[in-house]
Amino acid sequence: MERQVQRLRQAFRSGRSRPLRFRMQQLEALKRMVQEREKDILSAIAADLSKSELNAYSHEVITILGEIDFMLANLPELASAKPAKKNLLTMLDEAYVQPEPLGVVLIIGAWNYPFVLIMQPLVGAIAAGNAAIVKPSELSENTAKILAKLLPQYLDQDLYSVVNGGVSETTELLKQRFDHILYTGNTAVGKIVMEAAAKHLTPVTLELGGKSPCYIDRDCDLDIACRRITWGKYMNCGQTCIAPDYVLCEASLQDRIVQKIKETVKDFYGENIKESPDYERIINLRHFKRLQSLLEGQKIAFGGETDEVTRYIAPTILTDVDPNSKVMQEEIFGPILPIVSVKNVDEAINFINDREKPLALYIFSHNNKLIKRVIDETSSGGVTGNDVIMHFTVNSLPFGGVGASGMGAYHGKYSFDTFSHQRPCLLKGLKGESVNKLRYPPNSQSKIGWAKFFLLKQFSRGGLVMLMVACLAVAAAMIVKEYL
Ligand SMILES: NC(=O)C1=CN([C@@H]2O[C@H](COP(=O)(O)OP(=O)(O)OC[C@H]3O[C@@H](n4cnc5c(N)ncnc54)[C@H](O)[C@@H]3O)[C@@H](O)[C@H]2O)C=CC1
Ligand SMILES: CCCCCC(=O)O
Repeated sequence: MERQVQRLRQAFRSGRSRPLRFRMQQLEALKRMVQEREKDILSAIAADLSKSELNAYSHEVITILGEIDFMLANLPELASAKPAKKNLLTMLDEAYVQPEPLGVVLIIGAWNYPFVLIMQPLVGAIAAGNAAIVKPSELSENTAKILAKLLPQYLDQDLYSVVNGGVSETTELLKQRFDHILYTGNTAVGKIVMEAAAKHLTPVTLELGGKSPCYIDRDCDLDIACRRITWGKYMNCGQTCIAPDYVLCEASLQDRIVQKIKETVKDFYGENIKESPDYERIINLRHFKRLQSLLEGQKIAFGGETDEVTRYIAPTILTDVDPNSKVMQEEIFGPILPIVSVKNVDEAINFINDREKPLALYIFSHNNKLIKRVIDETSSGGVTGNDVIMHFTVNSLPFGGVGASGMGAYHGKYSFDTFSHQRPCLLKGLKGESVNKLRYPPNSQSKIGWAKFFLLKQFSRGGLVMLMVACLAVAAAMIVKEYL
């Protein structure tokens, strides 16, 4: 591992990853890879998640093509130096912020969207001019294999490499020094990553998980709410980090919600859900059994059927759920939707604030003021009002967690910023040495007075001209007075 990281560091030191043209070429190559090898990529994702290739495309590939296109269109601007506002003392100098690459970065992906969760951060790392090691999840082994096969065929092999493996390989990697680590996965491992990074003072972006609440106000379009919740909850068999984890609503709404979700499930997946090409399966037996255990002792209002052989769990709704029951103590990450009743929005806000900050928060209501109030009085990684998941698809919005659900963010410009150092640059002129006497010893009260004037006043260039005109007018008046 050490040699591999050193090799990338030498390649980074060569400066080859920094020129804009090179970065654009690598991003264009990545886009070519996705387009030319789409079939291989789709079948790998499909195999890992028992997913149709159509869903593999719409859940993952389309996101990556969009991200690459964004970067190709915006990279010249993102990578350019940004002029900075100056004070009087530096008004005649050049001040700007220069984004620069961090160096060699590590990207660790999770299994549930195995292509997106490696490729989206990688696009940002390349765009920002870094070298990168990617470590796909071993649980989505087909996607891990295809990434290890394809990336070296399209990208510069000295600057970008794939390390496959599980806990031991990842642990070895985490002993190396990186200039940034972006980790996607569960919170417990997020702490391991952060601890390892701390040894090298490596900054981290942690894309973690959590229980994303979904508050359904009694004054909402319940048909739309239930249709959108059904889509976001049961997509990928519930294995989505920003899926609505549980519903909060007044008890009187519960039965209608169950009925409407039930109808929508039939609408989406047909009479025989098991046969639907749009309904996935649980990733492995460990997660299957974990989810099965969450059903114990619960009131199953809909679904609940399981099949261990195919790791099938039906779209399931639990009602009158006790907030202290197991299903409410851990991130579900599966097709089980508990409904917890609350008296009103105040109680919902308190319920949310009594728990760890979630990755996402959803509110369904006709009352925009109520939505804004819930946003203002709670915290979460991100929010979508009157829908679920969709904030993930807007790459002008930073995507990330807060508190136990993560730190840092990426997507679009935010990926570029995450993998860049914003370097402040000031190029001083050689004129104005007389003014510099203000900062040279010996110090004095009057020097401090002038320093406050020069440093604390923020002038635009126009403001400076006005000031100089005023000074000249005063000087002229003094001269005229002198000789009259
Ligand atoms: N915030 C986000 O964007 C996303 C967050 N997630 C979260 O990820 C979790 C599901 O993913 P996981 O089951 O954790 O995925 P996982 O089992 O694939 O682990 C994620 C990565 O961590 C590595 N890893 C696992 N255990 C490790 C250890 N002990 N030491 C070092 N590395 C280790 C794995 O090799 C893998 O590359 C959920 O909590 C979900 O909410 C999932 C997708 C997106
Ligand atoms: C819709 C795609 C979402 C990918 C990240 C997640 O697991 O939530």
